[in-house]
Parts: sequence; C-alpha cells; structure tokens
Amino acid sequence: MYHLLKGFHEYLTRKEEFSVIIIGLDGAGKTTLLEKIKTLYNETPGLSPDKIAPTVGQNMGKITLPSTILKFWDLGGQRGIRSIWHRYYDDCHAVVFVIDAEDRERLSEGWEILGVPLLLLANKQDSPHSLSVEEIRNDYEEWHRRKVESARRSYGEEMDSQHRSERIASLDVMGVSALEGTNVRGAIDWLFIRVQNSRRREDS
Ligand SMILES: Nc1nc2c(ncn2[C@@H]2O[C@H](COP(=O)(O)OP(=O)(O)OP(=O)(O)O)[C@@H](O)[C@H]2O)c(=O)[nH]1
Ligand SMILES: [Mg+2]
Repeated sequence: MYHLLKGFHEYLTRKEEFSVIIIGLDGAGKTTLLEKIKTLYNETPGLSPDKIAPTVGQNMGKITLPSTILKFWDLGGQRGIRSIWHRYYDDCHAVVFVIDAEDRERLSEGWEILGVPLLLLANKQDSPHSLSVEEIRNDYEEWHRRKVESARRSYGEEMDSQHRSERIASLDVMGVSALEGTNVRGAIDWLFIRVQNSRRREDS
C-alpha cells in the first residue's frame, strides 16, 4: 500500500526536465540573463553582474515551473568557442538567441551565426542607445532577404520560397534587459509554453 501511495504521489508531483540553450555573440548578455533568471526563479540568487566574466565553455542553471524543470545551458560566444554550439542542438528543446541591441555594427555577424531561430532576445533594452525590437526584426529580415537574393543569383531560381517564409514565421523577437530583469519573466513564459507544446507533439 505504501509503495502504491508513494508511486501515486511521485506520479502527481513528477516534473519533466527540458533543456534550453542560450547562444549569441560574446558580450550580448547571456550569462547576465541566466544569472537574472536564477535570481527571479530560485531561492538562491544568481551572481551579481559585477561578478560575471566572459564565459569560457558553458554555465548551467535550473529553474522549477509547474510540473516542469527548465535546464539552461549558457554557452560562451567568443569566436573560438562557437564551434561547440552544434553539439548541444540535437538534445535541446528550445534555443534562446541573445542579441546585443546596443551593438549595431555586429548585428549581421549575429545573423550569420544564427542557426534555426526560436526565441530571439534583444537585450540591453534599458540602454537609451539600444535598437528596438522592431528595428532588430527589420534588420534580420533585410539581412535574410539579401542572403536569399544572393543565393538566387548563384543557384538560379530553384530556391525554396516556402522554406523562407517558414523560417521567418518561426522567429519571435522579444525585448529584455538582463541587467534590470525587464521582461525576463515574459521570455520564460514563452519558453514554458513552447516546451509544453513540443511535449504534446511528441506524445501524439
Ligand atoms: N545595459 C545593459 N548591459 C547589459 C545587459 N546585459 C548584460 N549587459 C552587460 O554586457 C556585458 C556582457 O555581459 P555577459 O553576460 O558577460 O555577456 P555574454 O553574452 O555571457 O558573453 P560571453 O560569455 O563572452 O559569450 C557586461 O558588461 C554586462 O553587464 C543589459 O540588459 N543592459
Ligand atoms: Mg557569458
């Protein structure tokens, strides 16, 4: 009887774990974001911004949501370290791509390394010098249009235009400030819904 009740209790309280990777150029604010997420969702606060150094390798952090554990992998963004990102793609349930909205010069460098985008965070929205969500989205679409056009020039007309629209449709841009925590909860809500949906699709 005890085992039956214990099993039932475990069933009711069980939590599924999902992996989310956080990528983006060096200095975009990925680690600041992860530490802010820990502070907002865990009893033990994350590191304060002045304790955060550039990431060499990876950081991991977990938060608990209703019947869900989100496990974040914050990966270093420096050029030499980006080659390890692909090892995390297969096993993750969602990708967060952080953009430094203050850094106009390096926006296209960001698009170059962006694989399949899911949630794009335009970070540093607290700064008056930052580009807005709208400007970031337009820049991405403009960059993508140029890329499709130059591919068309090189490979002829057989470009898959349906693929193109799917790709843009899958892009969600949100403005956040990792430093101040603005809209970080909105980003977590987005991820929560996204991983729940991915589970429903796997189940059916
Ligand atoms: N104004 C402002 N600055 C931020 C924000 N988020 C991060 N920063 C600053 O941006 C710099 C880089 O932040 P990190 O979190 O180390 O960046 P990272 O993306 O982890 O960089 P790598 O580990 O090298 O890939 C730091 O000086 C942060 O304080 C933000 O929301 N607003
Ligand atoms: Mg970092």
